[in-house]
Amino acid sequence: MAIQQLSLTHFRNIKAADIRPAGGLNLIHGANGSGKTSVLEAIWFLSLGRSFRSHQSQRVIQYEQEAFTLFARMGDEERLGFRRNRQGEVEARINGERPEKLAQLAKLLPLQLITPESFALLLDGPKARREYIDWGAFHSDPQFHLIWARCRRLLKQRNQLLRSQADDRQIAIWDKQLAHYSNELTLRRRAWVDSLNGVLKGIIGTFLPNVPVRVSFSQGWDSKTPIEQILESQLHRDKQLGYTVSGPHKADLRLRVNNIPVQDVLSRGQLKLLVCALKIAQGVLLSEQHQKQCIYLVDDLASELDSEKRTQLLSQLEQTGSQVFVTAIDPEQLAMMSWQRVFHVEHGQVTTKDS
Ligand SMILES: Nc1ncnc2c1ncn2[C@@H]1O[C@H](COP(=O)(O)OP(=O)(O)OP(=O)(O)O)[C@@H](O)[C@H]1O
Repeated sequence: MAIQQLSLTHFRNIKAADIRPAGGLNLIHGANGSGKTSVLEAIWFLSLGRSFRSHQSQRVIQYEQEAFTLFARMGDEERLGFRRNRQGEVEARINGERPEKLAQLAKLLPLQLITPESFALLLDGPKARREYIDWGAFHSDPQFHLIWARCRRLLKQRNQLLRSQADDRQIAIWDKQLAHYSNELTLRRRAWVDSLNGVLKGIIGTFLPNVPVRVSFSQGWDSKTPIEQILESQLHRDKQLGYTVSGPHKADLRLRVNNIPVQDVLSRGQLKLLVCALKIAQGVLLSEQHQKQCIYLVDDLASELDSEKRTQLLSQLEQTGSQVFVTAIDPEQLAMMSWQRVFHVEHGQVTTKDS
């Protein structure tokens, strides 16, 4: 579902803005510090109740103001509202009603975010890639969250027992359950990565032709050995360390070219395209499996990419049929696309331009 109206009040340097985005490609341009990213950040806030730039949510409230307010109208009927004040009090609304959980906002407004920092998905440790897999599996499998949460709790309990040097027999009782949920979780993660690979291959082929990127799932322990055996054989070492070394909490998505990790061989531009391919594939899979469209937020699309690659990326985004918000300093760099709607931001003032 697309955002048809978006209002921001006292959000970063935007005192008040009310925009009507198009259902397809939207361009937001303006000088450095004008407030372009803040518009994307506001959409992110409305879905997830937090920023993608700062852990301190009060930082987004406009200086000298008490609170910020966001509102979005989606499709014909859904209305989402979000307000947060300096004391951290949050008010969320879905069609005028308080949602039971903030996660309901995220379900209505699934987003894919691509920023210059998204490289972290490939450059940092496995945590971000594990979260990437889990986001996909969570949206595609109704059982996933429950199994994921059980596994997490059991691991936490095991680690506590390890630290307190509990009796081996007591730990073995927990290990039985942990092994069961680890296998269930792994099965689901693997199934999701398998479906992802089908979609991803085509997109990578367009963005990076002749670069043989191989994407594989690593479950977090030696795949030839049952997890029960791993937990048992590593118990002594785990006790010494005070935590569980191997298990589903170490799962990863491995991306390699000629068996070398992508971060060691690809250029910055190629890495950016690979991150974009991963995000787009996740969105495409969601719409194929659940007829749910993600909204794509792309901050500073032009950076690191040459003109041909910019065109390819925008065409691929357009082909998803989803709503897309792209920010750019210089709209000329993206003039090859026919934008459905163009917004100009200057000192926090957002105006709609004729496209
Ligand atoms: N809490 C706040 N209150 C008022 N202004 C703020 C607040 N936090 C940040 N700002 C200002 O708001 C602006 C936010 O800009 P934003 O990051 O959205 O710009 P941008 O157009 O994306 O810039 P760039 O092209 O450099 O990335 C900056 O000028 C920043 O100094």
